[in-house]
Amino acid sequence: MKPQLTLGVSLKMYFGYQQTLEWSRQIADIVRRHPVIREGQVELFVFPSLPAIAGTLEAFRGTSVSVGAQNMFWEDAGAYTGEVSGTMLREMGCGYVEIGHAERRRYFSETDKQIADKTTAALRNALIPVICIGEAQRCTAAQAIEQAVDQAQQALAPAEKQGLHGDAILAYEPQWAIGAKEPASADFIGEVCEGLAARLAENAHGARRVIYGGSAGPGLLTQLGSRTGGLFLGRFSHQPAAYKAILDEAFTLLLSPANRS
Ligand SMILES: O=C(CO)COP(=O)(O)O
Repeated sequence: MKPQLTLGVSLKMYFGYQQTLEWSRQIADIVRRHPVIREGQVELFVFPSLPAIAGTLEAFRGTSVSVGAQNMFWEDAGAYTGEVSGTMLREMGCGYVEIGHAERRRYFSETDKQIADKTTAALRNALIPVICIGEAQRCTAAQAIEQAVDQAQQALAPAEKQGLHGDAILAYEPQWAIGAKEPASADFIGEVCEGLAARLAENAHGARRVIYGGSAGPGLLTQLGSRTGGLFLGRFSHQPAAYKAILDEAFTLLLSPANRS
């Protein structure tokens, strides 16, 4: 059965090496015991800093948590000092890779073209790209949908032209809600995620899951119900207890009659 809820975490550059491994072991423990896993309808992934990927893969071995990178390069090999290929990530056992986060656009001037090339490289290497999209300034839900559809299509079009039709996750992250005190309102998130999912389903070959990120934490999933495909978590997943609380909410949501019919 296809997952009905996706819960991803990016640790960004917050944790040290040992801290990442310790957090991963604690989360692995929580996941192993959690009843939501038996439902088999949650998709879980974690993006640590690059040097911690091997240890994080080890920590999550035997669990349903996939590990991936926060970024990758668009070529598979060559003279590209400091970069990391999708080929190596795949070889190591990664299943996912984050592409085009707003912080990479802001601090590293990543362009739409580079994001599209990275998306293509991810799909070429059988990695599920988690493509970050979302408006820079507050706007209406209708405007946010238009911008997000445009960004998603730009990222995916070259891959689709090459016949690379693998699954992709669209992480809708309004840039003004990243690193904020609280997320966007549940009404706004629900409207944009639903609108976006409907528009992306129109021409897609592969599955296109839409999840929300931007100061997401415990409580949000319950407010959103099935209006989002899941959450992309940042700071508010740092406490293992908060992560467990979100898994509890996912469990309740998946058992609700609306999801059972
Ligand atoms: O950018 C995010 C996830 O990649 C969200 O981060 P915060 O939840 O810390 O705002």
